[in-house]
Amino acid sequence: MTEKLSDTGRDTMLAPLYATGWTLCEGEDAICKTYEFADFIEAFSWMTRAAFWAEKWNHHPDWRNVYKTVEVKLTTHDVGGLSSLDAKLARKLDAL
Ligand SMILES: C[C@H](O)[C@H](O)[C@H]1CNC2=NC(N)=NC(=O)C2=N1
Repeated sequence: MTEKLSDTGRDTMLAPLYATGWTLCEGEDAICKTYEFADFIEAFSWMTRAAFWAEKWNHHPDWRNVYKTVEVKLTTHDVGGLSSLDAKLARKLDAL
C-alpha cells in the first residue's frame, strides 16, 4: 500500500527533483514542473509517451498543455499527498 512520504522520505526523494526544476506546488502537497518544448507536436508527443508510463504504473499526472508548454502537477490522491509514486513518475517524465 502506498504511503504518504515521511519527512525524511521527502528529503531523499524530492531533493534530486528540485535540481531538475520541480518545486512544491503552492498550497498543496504536490510537486509541479513546467516543461517547454520546441512546438505543439513535440509537447503532445511527450505527453503521449508519458501517458503510457502513467497508465503502466497506474499513477496519473494532473497536467495542462497550452501550445508548446506542459504544466505538470503530481500528487497521490489515494493518500492525500506526495508519495514515492510521484517521485518515481517525476523521474520518468524528466527522462522522456
Ligand atoms: C482506481 C485507480 O487505481 C486509482 O484511482 C489510481 C489511478 N491513478 C492515480 N493517480 C494519481 N496521481 N494518484 C492516485 O492516487 C491514483 N490512483
